[in-house]
Amino acid sequence: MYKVLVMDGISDLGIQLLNDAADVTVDKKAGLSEDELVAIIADYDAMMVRSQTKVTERIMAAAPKLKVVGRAGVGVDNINLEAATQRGIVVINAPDGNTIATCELTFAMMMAVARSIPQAYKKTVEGEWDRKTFVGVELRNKVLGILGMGRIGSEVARRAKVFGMEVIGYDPFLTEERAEKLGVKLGTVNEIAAQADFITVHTPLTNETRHIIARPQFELMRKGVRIINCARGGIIDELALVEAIESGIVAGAAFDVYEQEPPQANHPFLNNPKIIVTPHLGASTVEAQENVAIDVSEEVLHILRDEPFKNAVNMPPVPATVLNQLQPYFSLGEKLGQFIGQTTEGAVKEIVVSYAGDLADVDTTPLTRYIVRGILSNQLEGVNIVNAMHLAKSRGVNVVIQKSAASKTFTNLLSVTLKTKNEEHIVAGTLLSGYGERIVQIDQYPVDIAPNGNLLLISHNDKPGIIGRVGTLLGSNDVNIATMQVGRKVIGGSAIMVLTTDKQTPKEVLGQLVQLPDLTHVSELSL
Ligand SMILES: NC(=O)C1=CN([C@@H]2O[C@H](COP(=O)(O)OP(=O)(O)OC[C@H]3O[C@@H](n4cnc5c(N)ncnc54)[C@H](O)[C@@H]3O)[C@@H](O)[C@H]2O)C=CC1
Ligand SMILES: O=C(O)CCC(=O)C(=O)O
Repeated sequence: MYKVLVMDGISDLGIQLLNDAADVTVDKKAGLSEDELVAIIADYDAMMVRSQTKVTERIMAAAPKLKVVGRAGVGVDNINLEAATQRGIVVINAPDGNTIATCELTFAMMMAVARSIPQAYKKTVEGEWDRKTFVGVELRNKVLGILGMGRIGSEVARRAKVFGMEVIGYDPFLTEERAEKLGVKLGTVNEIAAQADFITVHTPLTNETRHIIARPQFELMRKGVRIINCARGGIIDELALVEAIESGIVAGAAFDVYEQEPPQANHPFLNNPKIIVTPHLGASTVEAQENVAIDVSEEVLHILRDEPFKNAVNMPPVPATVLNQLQPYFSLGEKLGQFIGQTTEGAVKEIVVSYAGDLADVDTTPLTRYIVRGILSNQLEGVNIVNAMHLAKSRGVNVVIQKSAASKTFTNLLSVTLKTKNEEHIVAGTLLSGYGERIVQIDQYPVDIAPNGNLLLISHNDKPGIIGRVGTLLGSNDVNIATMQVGRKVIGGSAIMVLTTDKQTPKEVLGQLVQLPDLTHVSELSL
């Protein structure tokens, strides 16, 4: 008999399937602390949660029987995926069931902030008949900027078009074809900041999206802009938003999610009359809760019964024979993917992976998954080696594998080429006996870099004095350079400089670097 622990008020209708299963018993609990969970979890084979319960490493360490953690929702940021993977616990989510609920909350928030509905309600029930204060704005003919055009962002765009809004979308995976189908204009974050009357975010919270809307973007905005966040706290810089409201740039904001949940009693949003707040209710509809609970219950049953399942968001075990041959390359492959993913801009159309030397005769399919995961993980939440290829395919990204028996210089060589509509970049790496992982080529430039930590990739014209200027600027901002590599093809032509630094370079300093004479491009990477 399998024991399933159901937390966080997951819908009864949704878990009917589990209740009806002859080989399962279900315990429903809510509001347990980590200590309380640690005390009881050893009995359970499966656990189902929403966003409230944090499934920590400590809980998993106390759960020798636990085979699966089911997240009745999209975001898995409350589950320690690394710990689950290490223990062979499958983590599954329900990515589709709450799309409409969250999209509709976003729209409700947009209309509420356009017409100050909560503020007007409050005054009216307090006995005031105030028809002057609450003059709102219409959505029709306004520009809506959407950051993150996945499931929810696309549904918001569809509805906005019906309301007569002009929509500008930003998403690294939004191709021109798909944007055209949705009737959405493509724009950068800063273009959206400068042009939109309403801005809504629908990305996961990643290193890329944390504070993607912050002070520099608020400074670009039109006076009277309204901001909505029904995705994840931290995508919009909360303090910068409050400042932008105080300075009169932002006319109003509506938030469902916060950098810390629940927000502290003295959180600046809670007593700001221009900010509407809800307690993470995006997925809280009867329909969504039923959908996600049914999806997760089905998957939990499949996993408990050793049947095929979909929607796993962490890594399954790789067969031992394959593992022995490929394991040394997994980390290098993923880092090459992350490198090229972080340095290439625009919607990816094709990934070409070339294996040469020792790798040519091996079944490299699992390794390709690590590379693709590295590329996609910069933009998508929950990418793992199970779903990386599927996600690439579903986003229209073609993955091409090439093999050649010999590598001119190295006994093994992995090359990854990323093609977008306008750009094509290549990075190649090898495992050097005694030296470990090295990046040996970036575009046309031969290099020799250990792919670890914080990297700055700088394209520049090959002229005297540039290295000094870069070093001085970083040094004067307390960014210590650990290693430096320069690469060029011809004297005086275009060149690259790759620096590893002891800490991340602050965004302002990156801005100053780009302004230095003869620097053509600067990217910061974290590997
Ligand atoms: N408030 C709530 O209760 C709920 C919140 N959510 C959150 O909403 C967010 C979106 O959910 P879905 O649309 O289902 O996910 P999705 O995975 O379908 O879409 C996310 C999109 O963000 C894009 N993206 C990633 N990095 C980006 C970047 N740097 N700039 C611009 N776009 C970027 C991805 O390419 C992807 O298309 C997730 O964070 C999810 O956890 C989802 C459901 C309920
Ligand atoms: O389960 C919930 O209510 C939160 C939903 C959510 O944030 C998600 O699905 O990412």
